[in-house]
Amino acid sequence: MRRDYIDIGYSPKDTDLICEFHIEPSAGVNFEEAATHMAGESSIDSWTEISTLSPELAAKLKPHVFYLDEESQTVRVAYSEDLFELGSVPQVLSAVAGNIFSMKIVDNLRLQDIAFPGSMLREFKGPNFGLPGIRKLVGVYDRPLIGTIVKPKVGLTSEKHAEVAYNSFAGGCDLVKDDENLTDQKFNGFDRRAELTLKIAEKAEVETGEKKMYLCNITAPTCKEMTRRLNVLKDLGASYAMIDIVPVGWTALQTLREEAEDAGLALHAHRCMHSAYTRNPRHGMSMVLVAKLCRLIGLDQLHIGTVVGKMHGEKHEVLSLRDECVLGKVPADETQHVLAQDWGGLKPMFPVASGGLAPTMIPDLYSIFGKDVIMQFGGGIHAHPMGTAAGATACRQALDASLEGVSMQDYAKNHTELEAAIGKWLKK
Ligand SMILES: O=C(O)[C@H](O)COP(=O)(O)O
Ligand SMILES: [Mg+2]
Repeated sequence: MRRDYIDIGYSPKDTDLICEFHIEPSAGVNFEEAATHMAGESSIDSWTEISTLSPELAAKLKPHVFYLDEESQTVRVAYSEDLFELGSVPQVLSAVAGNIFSMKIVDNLRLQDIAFPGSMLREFKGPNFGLPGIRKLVGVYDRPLIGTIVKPKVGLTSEKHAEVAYNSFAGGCDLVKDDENLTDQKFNGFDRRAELTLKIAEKAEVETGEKKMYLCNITAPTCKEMTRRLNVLKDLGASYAMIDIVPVGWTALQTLREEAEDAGLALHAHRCMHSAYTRNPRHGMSMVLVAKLCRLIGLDQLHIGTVVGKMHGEKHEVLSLRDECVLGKVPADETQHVLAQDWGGLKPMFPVASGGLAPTMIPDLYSIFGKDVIMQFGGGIHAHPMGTAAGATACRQALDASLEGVSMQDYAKNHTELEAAIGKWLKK
Protein backbone atom coordinates (compact mmCIF):
# COMPACT_ATOMS: atom_id res chain seq x y z
CA MET A 1 0.00 0.00 0.00
CA ARG A 2 1.65 3.23 -1.13
CA ARG A 3 -0.70 5.55 0.69
CA ASP A 4 0.29 4.44 4.18
CA TYR A 5 1.21 8.00 5.05
CA ILE A 6 -0.29 8.04 8.54
CA ASP A 7 2.71 6.98 10.60
CA ILE A 8 2.15 8.02 14.21
CA GLY A 9 5.19 6.17 15.57
CA TYR A 10 7.54 7.87 13.10
CA SER A 11 10.29 9.92 14.64
CA PRO A 12 11.33 12.70 12.22
CA LYS A 13 14.93 12.59 10.98
CA ASP A 14 17.32 15.51 11.47
CA THR A 15 17.05 16.18 7.75
CA ASP A 16 13.23 16.14 7.54
CA LEU A 17 11.23 19.27 6.91
CA ILE A 18 8.25 19.40 9.26
CA CYS A 19 4.95 21.14 8.57
CA GLU A 20 2.00 21.70 10.85
CA PHE A 21 -1.41 21.93 9.15
CA HIS A 22 -4.91 22.72 10.33
CA ILE A 23 -7.31 20.58 8.26
CA GLU A 24 -11.09 20.84 7.96
CA PRO A 25 -12.25 17.99 5.71
CA SER A 26 -15.25 18.58 3.51
CA ALA A 27 -18.56 16.74 4.12
CA GLY A 28 -18.24 12.97 3.85
CA VAL A 29 -14.41 12.94 4.03
CA ASN A 30 -12.85 11.60 7.20
CA PHE A 31 -9.95 13.32 8.88
CA GLU A 32 -7.36 10.61 8.21
CA GLU A 33 -8.35 10.41 4.56
CA ALA A 34 -8.00 14.18 4.17
CA ALA A 35 -4.61 14.12 5.93
CA THR A 36 -3.41 11.25 3.72
CA HIS A 37 -4.39 12.92 0.46
CA MET A 38 -3.04 16.27 1.57
CA ALA A 39 0.31 14.72 2.52
CA GLY A 40 0.47 12.78 -0.76
CA GLU A 41 -0.44 15.72 -3.01
CA SER A 42 2.15 17.93 -1.28
CA SER A 43 4.91 15.40 -1.99
CA ILE A 44 4.83 12.46 -4.44
CA ASP A 45 1.31 11.28 -5.04
CA SER A 46 -1.69 11.86 -7.27
CA TRP A 47 -5.49 11.36 -6.88
CA THR A 48 -5.31 7.72 -7.94
CA GLU A 49 -2.79 4.88 -7.61
CA ILE A 50 -0.14 5.57 -10.23
CA SER A 51 1.86 2.74 -11.77
CA THR A 52 4.92 4.96 -12.20
CA LEU A 53 5.31 5.32 -8.44
CA SER A 54 7.20 2.19 -7.51
CA PRO A 55 7.04 0.81 -3.94
CA GLU A 56 10.78 1.52 -3.62
CA LEU A 57 10.40 5.16 -4.62
CA ALA A 58 7.34 5.55 -2.39
CA ALA A 59 9.22 4.05 0.56
CA LYS A 60 12.09 6.49 0.03
CA LEU A 61 10.14 9.70 -0.49
CA LYS A 62 6.76 9.22 1.12
CA PRO A 63 5.53 11.81 3.63
CA HIS A 64 5.02 10.75 7.24
CA VAL A 65 1.97 12.11 9.08
CA PHE A 66 3.52 11.55 12.49
CA TYR A 67 1.04 13.62 14.54
CA LEU A 68 -2.69 13.66 14.05
CA ASP A 69 -5.28 15.15 16.40
CA GLU A 70 -8.78 15.17 15.00
CA GLU A 71 -10.23 17.18 17.86
CA SER A 72 -7.94 20.17 17.27
CA GLN A 73 -7.86 19.36 13.52
CA THR A 74 -4.08 19.40 13.58
CA VAL A 75 -1.59 17.24 11.73
CA ARG A 76 2.17 17.38 11.50
CA VAL A 77 3.93 15.92 8.50
CA ALA A 78 7.62 15.09 8.08
CA TYR A 79 8.89 15.37 4.51
CA SER A 80 12.24 14.08 3.30
CA GLU A 81 14.59 16.93 2.33
CA ASP A 82 15.14 15.07 -0.98
CA LEU A 83 11.70 16.29 -2.05
CA PHE A 84 12.97 19.86 -2.14
CA GLU A 85 15.29 22.06 -4.15
CA LEU A 86 17.68 23.35 -1.54
CA GLY A 87 17.71 27.11 -1.16
CA SER A 88 14.42 27.64 -3.01
CA VAL A 89 11.52 29.16 -1.09
CA PRO A 90 9.23 29.05 -4.17
CA GLN A 91 9.77 25.31 -4.65
CA VAL A 92 9.11 24.53 -0.98
CA LEU A 93 5.86 26.50 -1.16
CA SER A 94 4.83 24.90 -4.46
CA ALA A 95 4.99 21.60 -2.58
CA VAL A 96 3.67 22.18 0.93
CA ALA A 97 1.46 25.18 0.14
CA GLY A 98 0.66 24.37 -3.48
CA ASN A 99 -2.18 22.28 -4.99
CA ILE A 100 -3.35 21.17 -1.56
CA PHE A 101 -5.23 24.43 -0.99
CA SER A 102 -7.39 23.75 -4.05
CA MET A 103 -8.49 20.21 -3.20
CA LYS A 104 -12.19 19.45 -2.84
CA ILE A 105 -11.54 17.10 0.09
CA VAL A 106 -10.85 20.08 2.35
CA ASP A 107 -13.15 23.00 3.14
CA ASN A 108 -10.39 24.81 4.95
CA LEU A 109 -6.68 24.19 5.22
CA ARG A 110 -4.00 26.24 6.93
CA LEU A 111 -0.25 25.81 6.86
CA GLN A 112 0.62 26.91 10.37
CA ASP A 113 4.38 26.61 10.33
CA ILE A 114 7.37 24.91 8.73
CA ALA A 115 10.39 23.78 10.78
CA PHE A 116 13.46 23.74 8.53
CA PRO A 117 16.18 21.20 9.26
CA GLY A 118 19.74 22.52 9.65
CA SER A 119 20.72 21.03 6.29
CA MET A 120 18.09 23.13 4.47
CA LEU A 121 18.63 26.21 6.63
CA ARG A 122 22.30 26.28 5.68
CA GLU A 123 21.35 26.93 2.05
CA PHE A 124 19.99 30.35 3.02
CA LYS A 125 22.06 33.35 3.98
CA GLY A 126 19.60 35.14 6.26
CA PRO A 127 19.84 38.91 6.76
CA ASN A 128 23.03 40.63 5.62
CA PHE A 129 22.62 43.53 8.07
CA GLY A 130 19.87 42.28 10.36
CA LEU A 131 19.12 43.97 13.65
CA PRO A 132 22.74 44.52 14.73
CA GLY A 133 23.75 45.79 11.29
CA ILE A 134 20.86 48.26 11.17
CA ARG A 135 21.78 49.59 14.61
CA LYS A 136 25.31 50.13 13.33
CA LEU A 137 24.04 51.91 10.21
CA VAL A 138 21.86 54.26 12.23
CA GLY A 139 24.36 54.56 15.08
CA VAL A 140 21.63 54.04 17.69
CA TYR A 141 22.12 51.18 20.12
CA ASP A 142 20.05 51.89 23.20
CA ARG A 143 16.54 52.77 22.12
CA PRO A 144 13.82 51.87 19.61
CA LEU A 145 14.18 53.60 16.23
CA ILE A 146 11.54 56.12 15.20
CA GLY A 147 10.33 56.22 11.62
CA THR A 148 7.64 57.73 9.47
CA ILE A 149 5.87 57.05 6.20
CA VAL A 150 5.52 60.10 3.98
CA LYS A 151 1.81 60.89 3.72
CA PRO A 152 -0.42 61.22 1.80
CA LYS A 153 0.36 57.70 0.58
CA VAL A 154 0.58 58.91 -3.01
CA GLY A 155 -0.04 62.22 -4.72
CA LEU A 156 2.83 64.46 -3.58
CA THR A 157 5.36 65.65 -6.13
CA SER A 158 8.95 64.50 -5.61
CA GLU A 159 9.82 67.99 -4.32
CA LYS A 160 6.99 67.98 -1.79
CA HIS A 161 7.85 64.40 -0.80
CA ALA A 162 11.42 65.43 -0.03
CA GLU A 163 10.16 68.41 1.97
CA VAL A 164 7.91 66.21 4.13
CA ALA A 165 10.85 63.83 4.61
CA TYR A 166 13.07 66.74 5.65
CA ASN A 167 10.57 67.95 8.25
CA SER A 168 10.29 64.42 9.60
CA PHE A 169 14.07 64.05 9.88
CA ALA A 170 14.49 67.52 11.36
CA GLY A 171 11.84 66.76 13.98
CA GLY A 172 13.63 63.59 15.10
CA CYS A 173 12.83 60.64 12.84
CA ASP A 174 15.67 58.18 12.27
CA LEU A 175 13.98 56.63 9.25
CA VAL A 176 11.65 57.96 6.57
CA LYS A 177 10.04 55.51 4.20
CA ASP A 178 7.77 55.54 1.19
CA ASP A 179 4.30 54.16 1.48
CA GLU A 180 3.64 50.71 0.02
CA ASN A 181 1.75 52.00 -3.02
CA LEU A 182 4.26 54.67 -3.98
CA THR A 183 6.65 53.34 -6.60
CA ASP A 184 7.15 55.23 -9.88
CA GLN A 185 4.00 57.20 -10.58
CA LYS A 186 3.93 60.06 -13.07
CA PHE A 187 3.64 62.75 -10.38
CA ASN A 188 6.53 61.32 -8.33
CA GLY A 189 8.97 59.26 -10.37
CA PHE A 190 11.34 56.89 -8.59
CA ASP A 191 14.66 58.35 -9.75
CA ARG A 192 13.82 61.97 -8.99
CA ARG A 193 12.23 61.19 -5.62
CA ALA A 194 15.25 59.09 -4.61
CA GLU A 195 17.68 61.82 -5.61
CA LEU A 196 15.86 64.67 -3.88
CA THR A 197 14.97 62.79 -0.71
CA LEU A 198 18.44 61.31 -0.22
CA LYS A 199 19.94 64.77 -0.68
CA ILE A 200 17.61 66.22 1.93
CA ALA A 201 18.41 63.34 4.31
CA GLU A 202 22.08 64.35 4.07
CA LYS A 203 21.20 67.95 4.89
CA ALA A 204 19.22 66.80 7.93
CA GLU A 205 22.15 64.64 9.03
CA VAL A 206 24.48 67.62 8.96
CA GLU A 207 22.00 69.82 10.82
CA THR A 208 20.99 67.33 13.51
CA GLY A 209 24.21 65.35 13.92
CA GLU A 210 22.13 62.16 13.74
CA LYS A 211 22.12 59.50 11.01
CA LYS A 212 19.06 59.80 8.79
CA MET A 213 17.92 56.92 6.59
CA TYR A 214 15.59 57.12 3.61
CA LEU A 215 13.89 53.87 2.60
CA CYS A 216 12.83 54.26 -1.03
CA ASN A 217 10.36 51.69 -2.39
CA ILE A 218 11.92 49.70 -5.24
CA THR A 219 8.82 47.55 -5.86
CA ALA A 220 8.51 47.29 -9.67
CA PRO A 221 7.02 45.10 -12.40
CA THR A 222 10.22 43.09 -13.06
CA CYS A 223 13.27 41.93 -11.10
CA LYS A 224 15.40 43.69 -13.71
CA GLU A 225 13.76 47.03 -12.96
CA MET A 226 13.93 46.47 -9.19
CA THR A 227 17.63 45.75 -9.54
CA ARG A 228 18.05 48.92 -11.59
CA ARG A 229 16.29 50.94 -8.89
CA LEU A 230 18.42 49.29 -6.21
CA ASN A 231 21.53 50.39 -8.10
CA VAL A 232 20.16 53.91 -8.54
CA LEU A 233 19.92 54.05 -4.74
CA LYS A 234 23.43 52.68 -4.36
CA ASP A 235 24.82 55.29 -6.75
CA LEU A 236 23.05 58.02 -4.79
CA GLY A 237 24.74 56.82 -1.60
CA ALA A 238 21.66 55.27 0.04
CA SER A 239 21.94 52.63 2.76
CA TYR A 240 18.52 51.09 2.37
CA ALA A 241 15.80 49.99 -0.04
CA MET A 242 12.23 49.03 0.70
CA ILE A 243 10.14 46.24 -0.92
CA ASP A 244 6.49 45.15 -0.82
CA ILE A 245 7.28 41.52 -0.14
CA VAL A 246 4.00 39.77 -0.99
CA PRO A 247 3.15 41.56 -4.26
CA VAL A 248 6.71 41.05 -5.63
CA GLY A 249 6.88 37.37 -4.67
CA TRP A 250 9.43 34.99 -3.23
CA THR A 251 11.67 34.64 -6.29
CA ALA A 252 11.99 38.40 -6.47
CA LEU A 253 12.95 38.53 -2.80
CA GLN A 254 15.62 35.89 -3.25
CA THR A 255 16.94 37.77 -6.26
CA LEU A 256 16.94 41.09 -4.45
CA ARG A 257 18.67 39.61 -1.41
CA GLU A 258 21.64 38.84 -3.69
CA GLU A 259 21.50 42.15 -5.52
CA ALA A 260 21.22 44.12 -2.27
CA GLU A 261 24.30 42.43 -0.86
CA ASP A 262 26.24 43.38 -3.99
CA ALA A 263 24.98 46.94 -3.69
CA GLY A 264 25.66 47.06 0.08
CA LEU A 265 22.06 48.02 0.89
CA ALA A 266 19.77 46.93 3.72
CA LEU A 267 16.25 45.74 2.87
CA HIS A 268 13.07 46.91 4.58
CA ALA A 269 10.15 44.47 4.12
CA HIS A 270 6.62 45.87 3.94
CA ARG A 271 4.12 43.00 4.32
CA CYS A 272 1.12 44.60 2.58
CA MET A 273 -1.26 41.99 1.11
CA HIS A 274 -0.18 39.27 3.55
CA SER A 275 -3.61 39.23 5.19
CA ALA A 276 -5.11 37.97 1.92
CA TYR A 277 -3.82 34.57 3.05
CA THR A 278 -2.71 34.94 6.67
CA ARG A 279 -5.71 36.51 8.40
CA ASN A 280 -8.29 33.71 8.40
CA PRO A 281 -7.17 31.42 11.26
CA ARG A 282 -8.76 28.42 9.50
CA HIS A 283 -7.30 28.84 6.03
CA GLY A 284 -4.17 29.98 4.18
CA MET A 285 -0.79 30.21 5.82
CA SER A 286 0.37 31.98 8.94
CA MET A 287 2.16 35.29 9.25
CA VAL A 288 4.69 33.48 11.48
CA LEU A 289 5.62 31.45 8.43
CA VAL A 290 5.83 34.58 6.26
CA ALA A 291 8.19 36.10 8.84
CA LYS A 292 10.24 32.93 8.92
CA LEU A 293 10.63 32.87 5.14
CA CYS A 294 11.68 36.53 5.19
CA ARG A 295 14.39 35.79 7.75
CA LEU A 296 15.61 32.75 5.82
CA ILE A 297 15.84 34.73 2.60
CA GLY A 298 17.50 37.59 4.42
CA LEU A 299 15.37 40.70 4.67
CA ASP A 300 16.73 43.02 7.32
CA GLN A 301 13.54 44.38 8.87
CA LEU A 302 9.89 43.38 8.68
CA HIS A 303 6.48 44.80 9.62
CA ILE A 304 5.00 42.53 12.29
CA GLY A 305 1.97 44.47 13.58
CA THR A 306 1.40 46.89 16.37
CA VAL A 307 -0.96 45.37 19.00
CA VAL A 308 -2.26 48.86 19.84
CA GLY A 309 -2.60 50.41 16.37
CA LYS A 310 -4.98 49.95 13.44
CA MET A 311 -3.78 46.55 12.23
CA HIS A 312 -5.34 43.29 13.43
CA GLY A 313 -3.20 40.96 15.56
CA GLU A 314 -3.48 40.18 19.26
CA LYS A 315 -0.52 40.70 21.55
CA HIS A 316 0.43 36.99 21.75
CA GLU A 317 0.34 36.68 17.94
CA VAL A 318 2.48 39.75 17.40
CA LEU A 319 4.97 38.63 20.05
CA SER A 320 5.28 35.23 18.33
CA LEU A 321 6.20 37.14 15.19
CA ARG A 322 8.70 39.21 17.12
CA ASP A 323 10.27 36.04 18.53
CA GLU A 324 10.54 34.50 15.06
CA CYS A 325 12.35 37.65 13.94
CA VAL A 326 14.84 37.96 16.77
CA LEU A 327 15.47 34.73 18.70
CA GLY A 328 18.39 32.42 17.96
CA LYS A 329 16.29 29.41 18.95
CA VAL A 330 12.50 29.64 18.84
CA PRO A 331 10.81 27.22 21.26
CA ALA A 332 7.69 25.31 20.19
CA ASP A 333 4.43 26.98 21.22
CA GLU A 334 1.40 24.79 20.63
CA THR A 335 -1.02 27.58 21.53
CA GLN A 336 0.35 29.71 18.67
CA HIS A 337 0.98 26.74 16.32
CA VAL A 338 4.66 27.60 16.28
CA LEU A 339 7.17 24.80 15.72
CA ALA A 340 10.61 24.85 17.35
CA GLN A 341 13.25 26.37 15.08
CA ASP A 342 16.96 26.59 15.65
CA TRP A 343 18.08 29.52 13.49
CA GLY A 344 21.63 28.18 13.35
CA GLY A 345 23.32 31.57 13.61
CA LEU A 346 21.22 33.41 10.99
CA LYS A 347 21.03 37.05 12.06
CA PRO A 348 17.86 38.47 13.64
CA MET A 349 15.58 40.79 11.65
CA PHE A 350 14.62 44.15 13.11
CA PRO A 351 10.87 44.02 13.91
CA VAL A 352 8.82 47.01 12.72
CA ALA A 353 5.57 48.16 14.35
CA SER A 354 3.59 50.28 11.92
CA GLY A 355 -0.04 51.09 11.20
CA GLY A 356 -2.36 53.46 13.03
CA LEU A 357 0.15 54.51 15.68
CA ALA A 358 0.13 57.86 17.50
CA PRO A 359 2.96 59.29 19.63
CA THR A 360 0.76 58.76 22.69
CA MET A 361 0.95 54.98 22.17
CA ILE A 362 4.71 54.93 22.73
CA PRO A 363 4.53 53.95 26.43
CA ASP A 364 2.42 50.92 25.47
CA LEU A 365 4.64 50.08 22.49
CA TYR A 366 7.74 50.29 24.67
CA SER A 367 6.27 48.04 27.31
CA ILE A 368 5.16 45.49 24.68
CA PHE A 369 8.27 45.43 22.46
CA GLY A 370 11.11 46.86 24.56
CA LYS A 371 14.05 48.50 22.78
CA ASP A 372 14.46 46.24 19.77
CA VAL A 373 11.70 47.61 17.60
CA ILE A 374 11.28 50.24 14.90
CA MET A 375 8.19 52.33 15.70
CA GLN A 376 6.67 53.95 12.61
CA PHE A 377 4.06 56.68 12.60
CA GLY A 378 2.34 57.94 9.44
CA GLY A 379 -0.82 59.79 10.41
CA GLY A 380 0.55 59.97 13.97
CA ILE A 381 3.24 62.37 12.76
CA HIS A 382 1.70 64.18 9.78
CA ALA A 383 -1.60 64.86 11.57
CA HIS A 384 0.08 66.49 14.57
CA PRO A 385 -1.66 69.82 15.27
CA MET A 386 1.66 71.71 14.89
CA GLY A 387 2.80 69.90 11.73
CA THR A 388 5.11 67.11 10.66
CA ALA A 389 8.32 68.20 12.42
CA ALA A 390 6.44 68.65 15.69
CA GLY A 391 4.86 65.22 15.23
CA ALA A 392 8.30 63.65 14.95
CA THR A 393 9.52 65.63 17.96
CA ALA A 394 6.50 64.48 19.98
CA CYS A 395 7.47 60.88 19.20
CA ARG A 396 11.02 61.41 20.40
CA GLN A 397 9.74 63.15 23.53
CA ALA A 398 7.28 60.34 24.32
CA LEU A 399 10.10 57.85 23.79
CA ASP A 400 12.46 59.81 26.04
CA ALA A 401 9.79 59.80 28.74
CA SER A 402 9.47 56.01 28.47
CA LEU A 403 13.26 55.52 28.49
CA GLU A 404 13.58 57.73 31.56
CA GLY A 405 10.66 55.99 33.29
CA VAL A 406 8.71 59.26 33.53
CA SER A 407 4.98 59.39 32.85
CA MET A 408 4.17 60.87 29.45
CA GLN A 409 1.81 63.38 31.03
CA ASP A 410 4.51 64.64 33.43
CA TYR A 411 7.05 64.84 30.62
CA ALA A 412 4.57 66.81 28.50
CA LYS A 413 4.47 69.62 31.07
CA ASN A 414 7.78 70.93 29.66
CA HIS A 415 7.45 69.58 26.13
CA THR A 416 4.97 71.45 23.97
CA GLU A 417 4.90 69.03 21.02
CA LEU A 418 4.09 66.08 23.26
CA GLU A 419 1.49 68.12 25.10
CA ALA A 420 -0.22 68.90 21.78
CA ALA A 421 -0.13 65.22 20.77
CA ILE A 422 -1.71 64.23 24.07
CA GLY A 423 -4.38 66.89 23.54
CA LYS A 424 -5.20 65.40 20.14
CA TRP A 425 -4.87 61.68 20.66
CA LEU A 426 -5.13 60.70 24.30
CA LYS A 427 -8.67 59.83 25.25
CA LYS A 428 -9.69 61.64 28.41
O1 LIG B 1 2.96 51.61 5.57
C1 LIG B 1 2.59 51.74 6.74
O2 LIG B 1 3.10 51.10 7.65
C2 LIG B 1 1.40 52.62 6.99
O3 LIG B 1 1.31 53.48 5.93
C3 LIG B 1 1.37 53.30 8.30
O4 LIG B 1 0.68 54.51 8.20
P1 LIG B 1 -0.21 55.09 9.38
O5 LIG B 1 0.67 55.22 10.57
O6 LIG B 1 -0.77 56.38 8.90
O7 LIG B 1 -1.30 54.07 9.63
MG1 LIG C 1 1.46 52.20 4.42
